Amino acid sequence: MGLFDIFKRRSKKNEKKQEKEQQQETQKSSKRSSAETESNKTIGDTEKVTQASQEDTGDKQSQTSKQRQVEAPTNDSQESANRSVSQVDDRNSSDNVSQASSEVKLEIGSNQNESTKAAEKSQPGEPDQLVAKESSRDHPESVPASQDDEQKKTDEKVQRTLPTVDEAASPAEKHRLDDEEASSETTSTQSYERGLEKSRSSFGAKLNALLANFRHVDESFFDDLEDMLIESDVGFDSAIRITDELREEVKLQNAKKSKDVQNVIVKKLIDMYDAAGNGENASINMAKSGPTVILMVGVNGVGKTTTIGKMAKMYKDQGKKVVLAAADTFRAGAIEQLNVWAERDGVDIVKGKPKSDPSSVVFDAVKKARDESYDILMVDTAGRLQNKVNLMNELSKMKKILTREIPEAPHEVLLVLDATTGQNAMTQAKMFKEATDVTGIVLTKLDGTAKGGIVLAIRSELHLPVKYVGLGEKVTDLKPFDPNDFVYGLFKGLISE
Ligand SMILES: Nc1nc2c(ncn2[C@@H]2O[C@H](COP(=O)(O)OP(=O)(O)OP(=O)(O)O)[C@@H](O)[C@H]2O)c(=O)[nH]1
Repeated sequence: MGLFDIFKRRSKKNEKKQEKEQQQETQKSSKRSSAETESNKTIGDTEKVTQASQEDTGDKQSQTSKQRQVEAPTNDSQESANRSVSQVDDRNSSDNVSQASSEVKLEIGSNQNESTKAAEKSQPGEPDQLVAKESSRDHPESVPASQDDEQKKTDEKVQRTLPTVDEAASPAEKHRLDDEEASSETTSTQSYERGLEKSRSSFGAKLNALLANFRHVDESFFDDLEDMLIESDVGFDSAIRITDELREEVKLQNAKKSKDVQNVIVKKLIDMYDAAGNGENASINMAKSGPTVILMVGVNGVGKTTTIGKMAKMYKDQGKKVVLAAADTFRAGAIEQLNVWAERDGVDIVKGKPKSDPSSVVFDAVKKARDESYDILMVDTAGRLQNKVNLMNELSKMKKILTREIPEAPHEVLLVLDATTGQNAMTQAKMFKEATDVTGIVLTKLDGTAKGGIVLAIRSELHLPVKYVGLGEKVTDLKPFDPNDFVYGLFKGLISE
């Protein structure tokens, strides 16, 4: 049986397993919820976002979106315009840690063009999306003169994909969206295939070009292969390791023909993806009893809020009782955005006033989750923290509050990374890992990059499990990470049938 058949079989098996698990979950939850008489209702700040403010936001967004198109530089000039984003000095802090950490840099820009394109691409299944821009959110180069200035700046430039509140709140519209989503639903394997199309065709084209040019498998062949792997974002260390191992393998198998060499390369990469995940727990750590608390962290714009919306829908569909905490109080738009997702998903939300202490929102939310027997609490946090010390303080304050109310909480701290930012995502991951106990990664926008190799870099260099991947903007495009489907999606055309 060829590699292709093995993959097909394994993918089918996985799908059946997932379906079965989902059915069991749904049965469990529906039994429990029928015993509960309490109905889900939205608490906290119940005031609705007004039509006027929406129009205002919409106008601003479409204006800035248009502006972006006019301003959009060419790839080259954009690349040169891409800047490393420095986290600025925490001038108020006098201790050494603070000084050292003030040098921490978050580089988000280098592949910004890919990211921007992916986010701007309007999805046919989501007609209710407004797209605008937020160029500054990934470039917090200086401490804002005041929070108001920063608020204004980011809100004006926000690049957001929002279903509008009214649309999401209207039952008819909600059903229409649901139908659209359901009808566009695909199997996990298909989603991976579709979501990894860019990576696959780019990697395949590069490999084909490399193989077409080679006469002998010599040192220069392996040098070119190493460069190709680095370009695909598998990480520098991984690229060297893979090339070293391939050298041995090609020799061992006495591969001389181009097809044989290709098979050895693909097989080796598949083995490495498998090995990188050994002992990895890719599933969500669910509470044995009481609410499971999931803290979402990550810099702004990576897709935290969207991921929460998608995950909440998934849990809701499993029959779980879900509440969201809008603890990104820094930007008013973030609260609205999460509120829209809550309404659209039909789950509850706890929110505070803009600029209020995020920890107080966390406190209200965890208390509610515990007292009212919720299954899942998902906490959205701000990504706009100036340096590692601030980040550490903010996150540890939230965690302390959570733990006081629910000793095992948070059950997961999921770091959301934008795959289109390539190696800068690795830099962010390292910083967050130092700032808090990250338990897993959600890798978003894989559909928007040709550099799907980042998954290998994360797994083999950071030793963090990738738990979910974002393969598109639709609510059903967030999938539990499946190494098998991933590798299949990445190498499909290269696996001999
Ligand atoms: N193509 C694609 N776009 C995505 C994916 N996940 C998120 N996005 C888009 O990325 C953009 C930013 O997502 P947000 O959820 O607002 O990001 P955030 O991290 O919450 O940002 P802040 O609220 O500023 O901290 C939106 O336009 C999303 O639709 C994905 O998997 N694929």
